[in-house]
Amino acid sequence: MLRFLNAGESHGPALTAIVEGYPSNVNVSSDRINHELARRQKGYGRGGRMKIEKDTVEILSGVRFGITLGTPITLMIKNKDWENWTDIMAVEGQPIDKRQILEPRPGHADLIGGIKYGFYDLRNVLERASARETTTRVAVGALCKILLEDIGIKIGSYVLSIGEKKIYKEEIKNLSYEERFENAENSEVRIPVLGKDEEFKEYIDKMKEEGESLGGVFEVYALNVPIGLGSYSQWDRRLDGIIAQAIMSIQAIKGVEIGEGFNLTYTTGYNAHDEIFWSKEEGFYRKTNRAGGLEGGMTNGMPIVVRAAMKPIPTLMRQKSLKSVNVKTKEPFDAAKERSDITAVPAAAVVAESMLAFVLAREILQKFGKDNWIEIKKRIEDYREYVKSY
Ligand SMILES: Cc1cc2nc3c(=O)[nH]c(=O)nc-3n(C[C@H](O)[C@H](O)[C@H](O)COP(=O)(O)O)c2cc1C
Ligand SMILES: C=C(O[C@@H]1CC(C(=O)O)=C[C@@H](OP(=O)(O)O)[C@H]1O)C(=O)O
Repeated sequence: MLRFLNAGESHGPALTAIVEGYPSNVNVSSDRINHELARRQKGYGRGGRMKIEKDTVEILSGVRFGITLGTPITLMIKNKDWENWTDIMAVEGQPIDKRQILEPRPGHADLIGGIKYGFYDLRNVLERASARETTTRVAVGALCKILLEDIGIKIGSYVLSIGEKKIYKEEIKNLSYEERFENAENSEVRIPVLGKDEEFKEYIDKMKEEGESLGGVFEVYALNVPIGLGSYSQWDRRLDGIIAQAIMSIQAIKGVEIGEGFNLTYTTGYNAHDEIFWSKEEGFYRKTNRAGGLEGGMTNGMPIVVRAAMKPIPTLMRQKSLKSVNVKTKEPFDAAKERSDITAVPAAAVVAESMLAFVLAREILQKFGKDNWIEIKKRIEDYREYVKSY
């Protein structure tokens, strides 16, 4: 089964991932991975750290002359910022007392991680809990996108709202997913319509002045996905559940919807489902996609559409900030004002693309074979023919 583990601290020397179960005979390149890493770093409203890092991947195993070997692929991305943290992040030596973090930030893993793993220096927690880790998720996602694109599956995302600024349904209803994606790629806030960037940016600037932060909503989609990935046969094989978990696992994501999601509750059954049609040319088809491409825990051939809600970034710059308590002295304090993003919704959307790519690549390999991509691809082509003639 395709799987990956990643490792690394936010300010440690490097982040790594080992990908296992990726088939042989796939053309991969670090350029393609770097393209995705650069997309994750963009987005108006990010803080000082993104000015320091310029993420690029080194492929350490599993690839020769640009072709995968079917063996574990190791990916590494160095943290440039590490050079500024070598004494604090040292693997050996004595801790530097004055640099310990004893003040847990609300909205972060700090306090709970400290209690759970038995530390007072909360840096031991925040280094790994940080979303810096998502860099490797995007690198792995890029490998998965290479597979998916080779069989015509396209994954993309765009931002629907940041704080109270939002894109209305009517503004995008006549745009194809490709058009929405193209617009988002040309937008500094990754929104799917042109001409609204300034409005969003001014709002983010205003919140920055106030020392505030923002969350938002983004949509991720996958097009041309074959029918029948996932299964209704067991709870943990239902693909809607698997996708929700994968996207919910991204830091600061607090809600996931598939298709019309919560909106379905405001309508009646007759208006909530996607009627089935058949024609000689197309076979079975739908005119609507309220289910977001998933029925009975399986893909139904329509675009997979997932929406996710990101909470506002917890670290704030405002004077009167969130209250917290020092873990040693038990004195109250106003939470730390550190370097931080104001919003990272555009970046989170790119991470979510990667998680969806990983889940779909894993399902494809599960259904069509695991070893040699040339064989697997052939089986997928045959299956697509079968589905057309069903
Ligand atoms: C791409 C990205 C960037 C983030 N940047 C920051 C940041 O600069 N400052 C911050 O306080 N939280 C940031 N977060 C959010 C925290 O990582 C997250 O809230 C924290 O780890 C707690 O996890 P939870 O919100 O899932 O409970 C970011 C999240 C993502 C996905
Ligand atoms: C480093 C990244 O995001 C970081 C995620 C993050 C957090 O607490 O999650 C906090 C900030 O890091 P730092 O404390 O070093 O300024 C963000 O910049 C990244 O996305 O590559």
